[in-house]
Amino acid sequence: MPGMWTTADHIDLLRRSLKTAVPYTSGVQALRKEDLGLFYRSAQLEEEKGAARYIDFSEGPSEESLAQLASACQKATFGSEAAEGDVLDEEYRKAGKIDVKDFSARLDIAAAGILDAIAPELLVSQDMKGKALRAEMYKLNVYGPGSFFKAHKDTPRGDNMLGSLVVVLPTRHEGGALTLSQNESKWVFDSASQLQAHSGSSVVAYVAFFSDVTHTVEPVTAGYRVTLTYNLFVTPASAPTTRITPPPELACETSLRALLADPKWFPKGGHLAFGLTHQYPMPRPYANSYSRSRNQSFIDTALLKGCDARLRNAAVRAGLQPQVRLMYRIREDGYAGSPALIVMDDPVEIGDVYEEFDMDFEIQEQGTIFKEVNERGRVPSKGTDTERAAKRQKTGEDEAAAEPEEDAREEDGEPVYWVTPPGEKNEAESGYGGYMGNDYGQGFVYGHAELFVRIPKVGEEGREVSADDDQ
Ligand SMILES: O=C(O)CCC(=O)C(=O)O
Ligand SMILES: [Fe+2]
Repeated sequence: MPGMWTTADHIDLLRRSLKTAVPYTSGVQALRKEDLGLFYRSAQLEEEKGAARYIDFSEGPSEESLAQLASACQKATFGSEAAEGDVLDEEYRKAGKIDVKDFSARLDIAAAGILDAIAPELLVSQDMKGKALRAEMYKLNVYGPGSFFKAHKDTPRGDNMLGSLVVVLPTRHEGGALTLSQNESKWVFDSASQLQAHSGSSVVAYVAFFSDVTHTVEPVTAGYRVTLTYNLFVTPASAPTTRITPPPELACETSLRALLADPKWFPKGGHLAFGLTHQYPMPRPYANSYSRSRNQSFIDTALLKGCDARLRNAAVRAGLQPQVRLMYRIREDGYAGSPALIVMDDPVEIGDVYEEFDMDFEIQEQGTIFKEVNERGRVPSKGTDTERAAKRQKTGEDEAAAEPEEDAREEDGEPVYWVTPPGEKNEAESGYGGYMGNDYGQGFVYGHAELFVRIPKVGEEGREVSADDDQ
């Protein structure tokens, strides 16, 4: 335990924990040769309907057989919010596709061990004990020379959709790396070089990632890159699963416990809030098919992804009760009343409301108002947090010293400190180039969510402060 750590250090550790996790897992899986066969039929050539072709990937398929497979493909489309549907635009995505009804792959990713390999990396929430991954085959894609797919997210097809799996079949090709990006980090999965390193043995390369992570297929410069893609869902497991607590999660727990033990930190209680790193499937705002009982939390915490899940697990382990909520800022552009931060347990029910003003009113009616406080849970009596920090730096004072702080006034709303800033308004980004999916989602779009951790006040259950500290 770092004895000299300040409140700011602990808060910083929690903040950084949301930025450092890798949102994907990848590998190379050896298979039996006979499991690398693929039957397909051409969806568009009438005379070929009913007649299937077979291609064997185990011995390095010939250029000719791959070209034949490519010519059996249709042009791949993608989803555009601006167009409110699927569009074909080869400036954005140039690739061939075969729909699941028109091909049959011998590969069984569960039997091959691929699902078992990726599950622990994707099922991070401690509520995932008793949960398993279910993979639903989505498409076969062929990326010939000059093919690519620009930056996009994979459209959520249900609120329990967690990730995407791409299996790259063994063909010689160059280019076509999958790049993933989140916050300021970037990762590359280069299937061409991975397969090259194992040429001569029957293997596939695979990558599984949280599907809200932005990804890009770089142009293929030579050969054919053939992929099977799957959507990954969370389902109940048939047998209980175990999970080892990873060290970064333990570090978050330690910092939370240290903060809770300090009687000067949030003495009157309040909330720590985190703008989550991942985005989550939310019902389309105007989708009238959406119904959910009011007492059910909007996002099942078991469905939290990666670093978000880790943070939530740490809070639970520290004895706290984290909750996923949605944040709305209202009255930003000059309507009566000052801007306010409203938090909801459900997306606002907007019904027939179209005007921004009415929407703000609805949100205020349905939500809880919060008052922002500093990282110690207090309101500085003079100046803002930033001004005070600048002054401290100048005078060399430490954070706990000196200037008077007050507890937040109850009538201003519940005190909240944002450890990481919230996502903007709770809307999916829109516009061509803004929100792009791999197809157009009818029911769900990605939205930002926030994790709220309620801090009990000193003396309340769950808040044992250090005995040797003065108060
Ligand atoms: O082929 C890949 O690596 C990814 C393809 C992709 O992003 C998609 O089909 O949505
Ligand atoms: Fe994708």
